[in-house]
Amino acid sequence: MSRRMGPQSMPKQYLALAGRRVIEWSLAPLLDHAACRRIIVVLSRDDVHWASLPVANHPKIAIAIGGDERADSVRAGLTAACVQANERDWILVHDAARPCLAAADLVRLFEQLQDDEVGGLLATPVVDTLKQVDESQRVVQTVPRERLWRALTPQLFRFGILMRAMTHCAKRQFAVTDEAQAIEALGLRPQVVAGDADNIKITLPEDLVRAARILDASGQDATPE
Ligand SMILES: Nc1ccn([C@@H]2O[C@H](COP(=O)(O)OP(=O)(O)OP(=O)(O)O)[C@@H](O)[C@H]2O)c(=O)n1
Ligand SMILES: C[C@](O)(CO)[C@H](O)COP(=O)(O)O
Repeated sequence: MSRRMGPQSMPKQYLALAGRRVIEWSLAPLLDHAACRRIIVVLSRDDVHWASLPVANHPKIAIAIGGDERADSVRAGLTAACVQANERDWILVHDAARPCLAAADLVRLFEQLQDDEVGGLLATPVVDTLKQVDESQRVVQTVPRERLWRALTPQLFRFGILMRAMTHCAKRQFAVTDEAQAIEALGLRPQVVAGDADNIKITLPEDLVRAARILDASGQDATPE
């Protein structure tokens, strides 16, 4: 819905960023990695932008139609993947709105989880002092930051476990904001893998400016795939 982006000329994943659209940057590391054999791009049911992108006809990519909430879109993607996926296949879920994923982080995620039975996610440790406040923004307490991490994407899980977890939460109307939370609801414990804090999500308008700076500094090429 992009509520936090405020009014924009188009959905945030299609906004122009450093010579490409946001979603093209988000897809690039997945398209480049040999282990990502098939990519399902989940579109909004009223999407009118995807078909005009150069990447729309990429042979690795198929599309599915998403739902009202992020979790509904993830379930739609999993259902589309179901046709060719085996129970133990790895499934990577990434936000279209995260255009600054470094190839090295993707490699680290695969390497650190390759022998894991559950799977896990890229995340960054909380570095600031944390304050919990009341309704009038007065500090109630300082929350210890040790062992607190910020969840990023991609998140990597076995297909069978992730499908069960997302279905389990949907049936109970338990709204999850990431896949790891659904896995946790099954009583399992996803592994965090340290990722670069530059892997930001385009959530607020100022994030576009920051993403442009990050991509510029990384020297990535904006030539279409
Ligand atoms: N129904 C939805 C809602 C969101 N997303 C995707 O989930 C990712 C993270 O979305 P986020 O920025 O957290 O949420 P939005 O709903 O897009 O924005 P907001 O919460 O500000 O409304 C984005 O790549 C977005 O395209 C999705 O696939 N299906
Ligand atoms: C999955 C996610 O990007 C991890 O940070 C995030 O939870 C997406 O949803 P949100 O609406 O920004 O919480």
